[in-house]
Amino acid sequence: MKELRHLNKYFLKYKYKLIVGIIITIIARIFLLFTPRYVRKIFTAIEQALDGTLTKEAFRSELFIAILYIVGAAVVAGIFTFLMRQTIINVSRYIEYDLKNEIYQQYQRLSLNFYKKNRTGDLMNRISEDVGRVRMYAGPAIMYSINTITLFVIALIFMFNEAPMLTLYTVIPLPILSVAIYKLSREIHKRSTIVQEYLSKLSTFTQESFSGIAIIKSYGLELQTATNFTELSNDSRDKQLSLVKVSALFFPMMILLIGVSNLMVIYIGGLQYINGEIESLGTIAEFIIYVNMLTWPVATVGWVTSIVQQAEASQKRINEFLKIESEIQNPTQEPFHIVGDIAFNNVSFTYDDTNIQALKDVSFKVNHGETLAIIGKTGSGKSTILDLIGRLYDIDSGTLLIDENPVNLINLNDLRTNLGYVPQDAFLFSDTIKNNIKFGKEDATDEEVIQAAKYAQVHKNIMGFKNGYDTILGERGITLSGGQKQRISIARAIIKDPKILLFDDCLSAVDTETEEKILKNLNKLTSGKTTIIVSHRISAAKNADKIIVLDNGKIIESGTHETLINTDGYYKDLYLKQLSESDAK
Ligand SMILES: Nc1ncnc2c1ncn2[C@@H]1O[C@H](COP(=O)(O)OP(=O)(O)OP(=O)(O)O)[C@@H](O)[C@H]1O
Repeated sequence: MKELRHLNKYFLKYKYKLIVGIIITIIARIFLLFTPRYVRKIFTAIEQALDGTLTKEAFRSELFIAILYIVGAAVVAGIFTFLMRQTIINVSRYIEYDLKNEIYQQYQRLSLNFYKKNRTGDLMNRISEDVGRVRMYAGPAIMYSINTITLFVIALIFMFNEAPMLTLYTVIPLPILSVAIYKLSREIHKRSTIVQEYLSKLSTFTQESFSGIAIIKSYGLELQTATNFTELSNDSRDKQLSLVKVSALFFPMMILLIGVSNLMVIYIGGLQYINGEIESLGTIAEFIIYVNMLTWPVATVGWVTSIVQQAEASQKRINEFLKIESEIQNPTQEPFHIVGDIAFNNVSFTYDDTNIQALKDVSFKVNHGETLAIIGKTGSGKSTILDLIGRLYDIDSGTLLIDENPVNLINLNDLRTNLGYVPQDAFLFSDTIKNNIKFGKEDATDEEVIQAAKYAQVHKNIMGFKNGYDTILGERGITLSGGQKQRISIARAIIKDPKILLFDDCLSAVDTETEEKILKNLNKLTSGKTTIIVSHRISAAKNADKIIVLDNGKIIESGTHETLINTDGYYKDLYLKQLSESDAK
């Protein structure tokens, strides 16, 4: 229960609702227990009518009153049972909602390193399935526990008052039932976890197959994929069947144990009646109803124990994530007004998951209003430089200064709101084109959206779609070409009007003519802003104020386009190669 203590703050938050729920549960059970007592009264009345101690008239009225009580109590118990679910189960839904939000907010706080170390499926599981299991503890487990305790205590008091020996014999099989259900629930849980694993394997497989349907079709892999699917679904079916086998035992076992208890009541009760130890046959009838009433709550003791154990395990997994402190923390609430000077002094950085040293002693400076181009082979560390400026990771050594302040001492929110980052793989949400652009500035007007799209040279493409800026992208909408995605992603950064613009090879899928136009527009737009353009193309770098060339994490050349094409090295070779390629076209 140690891990589940995390939920105490939520129980405290909803304490009044819970207390009302508990009172309602107790009332509901008390009314439910009216029935057996009135059944006994009916039996006693019948006996008295038969031996003549009760007149026909009196018997009728006794019978009528008893039936009225039974019906009335059942109606009241029904209403309170409804209210009991409305209060306690509702509280568990509130707690589920709060916990999901708490986990989601923690996910958002955590750094990229966290996401690299944990699989997306695992993150999703903890926020959905694990929270679901914890909810079962916060709601049904608590409700059934109160239910069982109340029913048991009241029923036992009534029963002991009536016939103490008979009570003892009647309750003997109940703990056996409880233990048996507990064992069965554990087995059911074990098997259903395996079933769940197979279900998620199946859904991952189908999701990947449909996302990659173009590849499957073009390589003629339909048959092979279908065979793989069949194998997986055969395994899944076998696991389902093994689960069904165990869960099918649940009710027969309950019925068997109820039967045994009923037989004991009838046998022992019968003997006691013959010996005159109990006054009326009505007591036997009353006890049979008690046994049937108590069986389900007793069975739930086993079930609830297994729910609590599962919830404890799930909450442990949730707590593991909640306890993690983000490596990237906002160091201050002090506002920081960014101008845009960036300086790297002997910066080195190693990715701790792969141990790859992506940057080694890198030093350069870009003043506000200047444009820096970064050129280099793949894997040379270009994107890493941009990630470090946005503080997605912290540097290992050296200094990274923004306006002469170490980046890790600047207000993180101010830093990031002043950055316009266009990643290498443009990511667009399944939403309208307009909203995708407005992601950079939520309150942007339609005119601003159109202007940004024009600067990014994508306005004409957008107007070519039937629904224009309201065109839905993604799974339910249209699929854009790589170049179109990149340009929408550029428009998103432009509309933000940030102090620092970071373009990570984001014109790679655009033809050189469009690239030229976009760069010209950017020139106009970026006056006064610091711009860093990562590219494999000389055309994107040539107008920059400064160019650095990276190789294997080190700066191997730096200067302007003019100086670099006159110096033997990587830049000049690349320039000559790309020049001859464009001449050949
Ligand atoms: N998130 C990451 N985790 C671990 N290692 C990484 C990560 N990102 C990059 N690396 C490694 O760091 C090195 C530098 O990568 P980086 O992405 O900065 O290169 P790049 O010059 O931008 O390459 P490209 O031109 O292909 O985009 C590479 O060896 C890469 O494998």
